[in-house]
Amino acid sequence: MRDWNPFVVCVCGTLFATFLSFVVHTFVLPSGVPVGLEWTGRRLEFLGDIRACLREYTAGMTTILSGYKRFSLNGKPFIMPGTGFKTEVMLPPEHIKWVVDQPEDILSHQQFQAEKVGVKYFLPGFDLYSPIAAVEALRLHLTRSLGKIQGDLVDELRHSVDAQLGVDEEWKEVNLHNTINDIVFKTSGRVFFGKTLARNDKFMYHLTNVSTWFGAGMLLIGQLCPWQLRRVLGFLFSIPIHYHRSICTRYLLPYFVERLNNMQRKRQDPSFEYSPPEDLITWTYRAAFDMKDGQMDSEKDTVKKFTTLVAGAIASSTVGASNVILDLISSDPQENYYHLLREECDSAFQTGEDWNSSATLLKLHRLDSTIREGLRRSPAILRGLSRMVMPKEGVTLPSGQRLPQGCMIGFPVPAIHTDSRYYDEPDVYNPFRFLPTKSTPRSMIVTTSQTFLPFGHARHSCPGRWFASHSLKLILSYIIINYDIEPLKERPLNIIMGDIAFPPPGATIRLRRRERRATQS
Ligand code: HEM
Repeated sequence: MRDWNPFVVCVCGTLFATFLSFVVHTFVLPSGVPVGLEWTGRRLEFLGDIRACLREYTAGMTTILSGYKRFSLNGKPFIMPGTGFKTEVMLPPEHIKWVVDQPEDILSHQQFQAEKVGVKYFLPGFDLYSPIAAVEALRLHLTRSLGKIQGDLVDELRHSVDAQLGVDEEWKEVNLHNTINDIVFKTSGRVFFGKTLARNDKFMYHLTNVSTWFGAGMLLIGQLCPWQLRRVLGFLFSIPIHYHRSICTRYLLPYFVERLNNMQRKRQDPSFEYSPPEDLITWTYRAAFDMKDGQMDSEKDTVKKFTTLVAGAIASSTVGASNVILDLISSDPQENYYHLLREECDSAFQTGEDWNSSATLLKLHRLDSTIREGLRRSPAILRGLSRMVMPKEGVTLPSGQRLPQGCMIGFPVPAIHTDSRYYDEPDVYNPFRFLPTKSTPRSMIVTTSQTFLPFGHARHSCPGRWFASHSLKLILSYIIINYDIEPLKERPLNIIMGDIAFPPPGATIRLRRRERRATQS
């Protein structure tokens, strides 16, 4: 056997150990971790930080809920290990007001999203946060026009539900996600991009793929993949997103070009006879004309941003509606919730005019509360109101803890939603818990608060929630009035990956058309 020189072995061993420790500290250990804060989910073991992060791949909600019980209930922040070796400091709910009041240069929403959504890795060059006319259009025009567009929404809703769920009275089994996605796509699509594209199945296929790949990229690149590999894997994800989005652009671009040319001509020459359809394309250009800097994106860039926004909007509403249906049909049949809702919907929608009037939706107190309860129990994003610490010197929390620059902070939404200080019997499904009582005023789906966060809260809260609430109420009313759904013995558990939760894509439901006033209105 060859003799090893002990001195050389010692030197080589020391150099190797130093190199390994450098690699672990530089490339593997979570970054931006504040000192002096306790972790949840970390044990006293070799490479405890890394192993805590690794366990998050299968931990579901256990870690976040136990951290909340141990620390947040005592008003303390804690470190939440993250898949991808990124940690986030979870703050107690008492800090919400302080966080949402901080300006962007102290706690940045934008910088956090760029990292977490991971867009800069899988869509480099796509600036999610340059002024987006389509988002302005949501804020300025869509919400105000809900009454005017309701007739179109209902027309498309009837068309797609009847086609998807059938009008015969046989029981049939359908995949919940695909069915609801189809109905939401067509109903919202009518208002986003008009009837022709809303009924174009190829366009729907490619737009759905944009949201699927975007969502997968957000999850895998933004959250699950170790941050060291993001650039490489991000490039691979950009390929299908570019592909499907460029096909969507081909479908949408002629509408945008026609609309822009005619709307501009009308602005220059008021005698030119042209009245554009009232849809999100028209509102996007109205908002773009009014934007402060006067700079307009090219038609192609406008279409790309529009595509990303509507794909996300359809995906969020699909998840919301699917959760509401799963909760409802898995509830105790003795409680009769489905039939109580049907009673309310039957009485509100008596005539065709009722379907076209937004005043009818204000009568749906039980349904409003049921959707709100679904969002309380199954928020799609588990860590909300997230921000990144910006100042070089860091920031000091109201509790006195100092957080370094680059540190990520947020709030554990499902834990706040099941805190018995804010909700009676929080683990019980009670779809009518938000009905107004003598002592509590009515809280509607769209009302955000420090204890109800599915749409975020304050600045940056979801600007599409009025549209989401309006369209979900119509979709669910139409289904509840016209279909019996077989109850489920057990609620299929949502899938949790990173900080996103969604109903299992394979879940199915059985339903049949009711005999009575099915197509009455
Ligand atoms: C049930 C359905 C929906 C849910 C649960 C939902 C939830 C959310 C959440 C949690 C946020 C992030 C808030 C934050 O960062 O603090 C958000 C942002 C946003 N949502 Fe929704 N959303 C829904 C439907 C929609 C719809 C239908 C639209 C469009 C019509 C829409 C448009 C947007 C936009 C543009 C933003 C970004 C706002 C910003 O960063 O300033 N959402 N949504």
